Amino acid sequence: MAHRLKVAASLPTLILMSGRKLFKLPIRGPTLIYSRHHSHLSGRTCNNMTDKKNTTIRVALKGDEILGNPRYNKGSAFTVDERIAFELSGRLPWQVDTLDQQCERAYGQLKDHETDIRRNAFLQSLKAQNWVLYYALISRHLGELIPVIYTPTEAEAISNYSHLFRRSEGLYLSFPLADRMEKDYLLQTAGRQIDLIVVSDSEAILGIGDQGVGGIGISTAKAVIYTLVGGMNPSHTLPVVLDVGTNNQELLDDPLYVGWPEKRRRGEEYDQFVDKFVQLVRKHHPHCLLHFEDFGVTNAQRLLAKYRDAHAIFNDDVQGTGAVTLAALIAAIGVTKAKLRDQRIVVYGAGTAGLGIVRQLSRAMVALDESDESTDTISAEDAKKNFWLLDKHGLLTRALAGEGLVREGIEDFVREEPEWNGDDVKKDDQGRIRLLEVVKRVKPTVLIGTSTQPGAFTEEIVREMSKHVDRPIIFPLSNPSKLHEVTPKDANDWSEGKALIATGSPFPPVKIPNRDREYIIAECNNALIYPGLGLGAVITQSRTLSDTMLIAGTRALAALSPALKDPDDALLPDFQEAREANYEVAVAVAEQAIEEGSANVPWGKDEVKQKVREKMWAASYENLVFDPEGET
Ligand SMILES: NC(=O)C1=CN([C@@H]2O[C@H](COP(=O)(O)OP(=O)(O)OC[C@H]3O[C@@H](n4cnc5c(N)ncnc54)[C@H](O)[C@@H]3O)[C@@H](O)[C@H]2O)C=CC1
Ligand SMILES: CC(=O)C(=O)O
Ligand SMILES: [Mg+2]
Repeated sequence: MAHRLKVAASLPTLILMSGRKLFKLPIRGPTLIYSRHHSHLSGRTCNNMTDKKNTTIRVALKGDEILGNPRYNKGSAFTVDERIAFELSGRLPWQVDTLDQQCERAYGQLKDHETDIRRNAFLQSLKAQNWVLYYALISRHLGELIPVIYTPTEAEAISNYSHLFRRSEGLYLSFPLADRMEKDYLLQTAGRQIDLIVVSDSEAILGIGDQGVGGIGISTAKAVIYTLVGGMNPSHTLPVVLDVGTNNQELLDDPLYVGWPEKRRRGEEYDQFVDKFVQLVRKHHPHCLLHFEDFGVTNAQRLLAKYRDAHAIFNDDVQGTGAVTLAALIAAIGVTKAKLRDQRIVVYGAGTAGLGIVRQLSRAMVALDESDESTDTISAEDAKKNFWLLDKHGLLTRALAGEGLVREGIEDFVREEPEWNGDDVKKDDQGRIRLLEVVKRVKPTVLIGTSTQPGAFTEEIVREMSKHVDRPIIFPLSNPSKLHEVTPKDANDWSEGKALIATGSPFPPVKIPNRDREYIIAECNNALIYPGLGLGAVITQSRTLSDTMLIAGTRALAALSPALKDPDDALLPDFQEAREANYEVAVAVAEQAIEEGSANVPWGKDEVKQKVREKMWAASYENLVFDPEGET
C-alpha cells in the first residue's frame, strides 16, 4: 500500500447562526487526511488531488438548480453561509460534511456494489451529481478504481451502452445532423474554456471493435483520466463521439440501440464529416488539444497525418501507446543492460497500436543513440531492420505485400530478406509464416502483443523465446484483460521467472519461482503517459505535439521506473503514482516545446514547473458566492 489515511489531531469547527444565536459545533467525525509514504517519487511530487486552492466562484444558480449541477454541487458539504445564500437549508439535512467524510460515505456505498460493472455505474452516477466528490473519491483509491472506470470494466460498460444508458455524458455528433453540428458544438461549449477534446468514432474501441455510439464511453473515460492523472480541469474538457453509423450487426439488430442505426459511413462523406468537426475545433478553440481515440486502423493513421501540422492533434493509440511502450522498454533494457538499437523486436498485431509502437521505437533507436556519445549512431533504415511484424496473415514479408495483404503505411517494415522465402522456412497450409517460426529464427529479445488474440503467446512460444535470451521482454498489450496474448502468470511460469513483463490492463503480481518474492506487473497502458503529454502541450499552447516532445515525455516517465533502483521491481510506476509521474512528463514536454519553438506562451523554460503546478486541477471545494450575474 502506498497510501494510508490518518486521523487529524484536531477537529475543525463550524460556526452556525440560528436566529440571533451562534452555535459552535465540531464537524462530525474524524477528519481524514490523505498522506503519501513509501513513494518511489517522494520529494518530486506536484500538488495532489486534495490540495486546497481556496478560490471563490460567483454562481447564479439557486436551489435545485445548483444541487443538480455537478460542477457546483457540494451536497452535504455546502457550508452554512452557502446554504442560506443558495436557498438550500430546507433542501439538505442538518450536518455539514467535510469532503473526506463524503468520500468515506461514498466509498462505503461503492463497496456495497458487488460487481465492477455496478461500481462503474455507481461512479458514473456520482459524477453526474458532484464532480469534486467523484474525483476526490477516485483519487484516494486510484490504483483500485482506475480499472473500474477504465479498462477492463469500461469495455463491458461500452458494449452494453444502449442497455445501461441513463443520461448524456458528452457531445454526440450524429451523421444525419451534420448541418446542425456547429450549433450543437457551440451549445455545449458556450462560455466555457476548452483545453481538451477527446473524440472517438468508435470503430476500434479497446480490443472489442466497433461499438457505435457507445464509444462516447471511451472519450469520457479518457477525459476523466486526464483530470485524475494530468490535472486537467474537468470543466475545460469535452468528450465527443462522432456517430457515423456502425457495422456491428448486434447493435443494428438491437431495438434498444440508442445510436444512429445505419451502416458506418466511409470515404468522402466520412472525411467531410470529420473535417467539419476538426475545422469547428480549429475555429472556436484553436489552442485546445484534440485527442483522437480508438479510430479504426486506416483512419487513425490517415487523420493523424492529415491534421497534425494544422492543429495540436494527438492520436493516443498510435502515439500514446508508442510512448508508454518505449518507456517500459527503456526500463527493461536498463535491467538487461543492453542497448535499444540492439533489440530484436517482434510485434504481433500490426494495427494502429502495433504500428504506433514500431514507429516510436524505431525513431527512438535513432534519437536515443544520437544523444549517447559513446556509441555509433544508427540510421533510420537500420533501425527498421530490428522489427518483425506479424498480422492475420503471418509475418509481413515482401511476398505477402505482393499479394496485397499488407496494409498501406506498413511497407517500411516488411521483411525483404530472401531467407524468408527459402524451403527450410516452416509455413502453414496457406503458406504463411507464423509466430513460432519467427521466434525460432529471429530469437527476439522483445515480444509485443497488440493483436486482440488471447493466448497467442503459447507455452511453446514463450519457452522457445526463453531458450535464446536471458531475460525475455514480453509485453502482451491487448485490452481488456481477457484479450491479453498471454497472462503474466503463464509468461512468468513458462520463462521460469526470467521474463520482464508489462501488460495493457492491470494484473496481480506473480510469484518469482524459487524466490521468496513477487514480481509486480507494470501496466503498460497509454493512460500512464498521455495525460502528461497532453498537459505539456496544453500548458504551452503548442501548435503541435511533435515526435521530439513525445520522446522528451517518454524519457521522463522511463526515468521514474522502479526497476531502475531494483531490477526485480516493476518496469513502470504504479497507477497510484501516475499523477506525480505525469507532472514530470508534462514538464519535460513543455520544456521541449519551448526549446523547439512550438510553444505559444510568453514565458520561458524556467517557469515551466510553476506553470504546470498551477494548472493542475485538484478536487477540492471552492467557496461559492451567489451572484445573479455569476456563472451558470
Ligand atoms: N496497452 C495500451 O496502451 C494499448 C493497447 N491497445 C490494445 O491493442 C489491441 C489492438 O488495438 P488496435 O491496434 O487499436 O487495433 P487494430 O484493429 O488496429 O489492430 C489489431 C491488429 O491485430 C491483427 N490481428 C487480428 N488477428 C490476428 C492474428 N490472429 N494474428 C496476428 N494479428 C492479428 C488485426 O489484423 C489488426 O491489424 C487492442 O486490444 C487494444 O485494446 C491499443 C492501444 C493502447
Ligand atoms: C489503452 C487503449 O487506448 C486501448 O486499448 O485502445
Ligand atoms: Mg485506445
